[in-house]
Amino acid sequence: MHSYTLIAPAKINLYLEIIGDRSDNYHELAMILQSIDLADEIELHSISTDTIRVHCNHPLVPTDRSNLAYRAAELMATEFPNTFAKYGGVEITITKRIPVAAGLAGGSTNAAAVLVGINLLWKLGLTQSELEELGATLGSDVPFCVAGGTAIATGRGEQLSPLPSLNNIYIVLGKYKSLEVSTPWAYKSYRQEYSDSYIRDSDNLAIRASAVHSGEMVKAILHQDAKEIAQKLHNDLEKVVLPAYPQVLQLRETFANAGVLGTMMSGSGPSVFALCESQEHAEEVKLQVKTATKNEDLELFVTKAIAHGIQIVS
Ligand SMILES: C[C@](O)(CO)[C@H](O)COP(=O)(O)OP(=O)(O)OC[C@H]1O[C@@H](n2ccc(N)nc2=O)[C@H](O)[C@@H]1O
Ligand SMILES: Nc1ncnc2c1ncn2[C@@H]1O[C@H](COP(=O)(O)OP(=O)(O)OP(=O)(O)O)[C@@H](O)[C@H]1O
Repeated sequence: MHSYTLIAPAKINLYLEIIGDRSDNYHELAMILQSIDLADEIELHSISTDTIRVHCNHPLVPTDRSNLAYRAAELMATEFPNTFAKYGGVEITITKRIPVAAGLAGGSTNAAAVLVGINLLWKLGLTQSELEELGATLGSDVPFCVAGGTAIATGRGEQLSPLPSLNNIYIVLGKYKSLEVSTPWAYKSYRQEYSDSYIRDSDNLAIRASAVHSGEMVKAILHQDAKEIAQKLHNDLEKVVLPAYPQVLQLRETFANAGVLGTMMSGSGPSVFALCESQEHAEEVKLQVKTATKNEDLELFVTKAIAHGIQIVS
């Protein structure tokens, strides 16, 4: 095959706890990540010139080297120079449906799709864990985007332990189109304000402390209980993003007033998601929030938890 089409799902953070500082300037995290059925489509074509080309239908997404999908292809070309020379270049076409700079891992899932797709295109035969390892060099969320489903993520977010898949969890997601939050800014602000609470004694202590809290979310997931999951939602980055972005706080309150099971910002924001009892309930909440906010800038999606990461369509 000289071309592949892949589906690249977004993620939400059901749980995000910042445990402490790391010597590499990242933060030590305890997270629970969940793939959702809001997804981009990625087409990969082999081309005869030894170049990487990116096209995207979204005006805010760069098509040069700063695109994470471009960097994923470049990484494969550098890691496997002989194969790159044999197969020629690659053309990547991204159809964006995931809101950009939203805390939904849009760029990361595109990069993950390119790794999975090039592995097939160039018949490299890499395993999922080898692809995850390559992905970690591109960004902390990329390994999870390769694996997908429901998982605990520790370290800087790249160390994954799969959890049982969540079924029938319906979600409404809201994002103001004109609002973007920078992930480095969010972590830097957190460090400035909260580094006193960082656990520095030892890795063991850090892991034990986080296990207590994230463990309650793991239990809720094992029970497949949407209400219990909703009660255990947690995101430390809300502490810095909500005060700086009052619109995000307001959206969270609008969801809460619409009678959802629970609501939380995803990742570094500004997306806010809400867990609902059923698809019908999620549709009702979407309509209620749309009516209450009357804001054309607000995009609302009804989505659901899914059990997979990158999928090959053809
Ligand atoms: C907010 C989340 O999306 C939650 O899943 C992730 O933690 C961020 O994942 P990502 O966008 O893939 O992040 P990266 O590209 O690896 O890092 C972007 C920046 O975020 C900060 N960062 C990220 C991950 C981490 N564990 N600690 C950090 O401090 C660093 O300043 C880094 O320079
Ligand atoms: N393939 C891509 N898709 C979207 N944005 C990209 C891509 N490549 C690079 N970018 C740039 O990365 C920035 C962050 O976009 P992205 O949608 O990945 O954020 P995010 O969902 O907040 O990521 P994360 O949740 O992993 O922190 C954007 O401002 C955009 O310019």
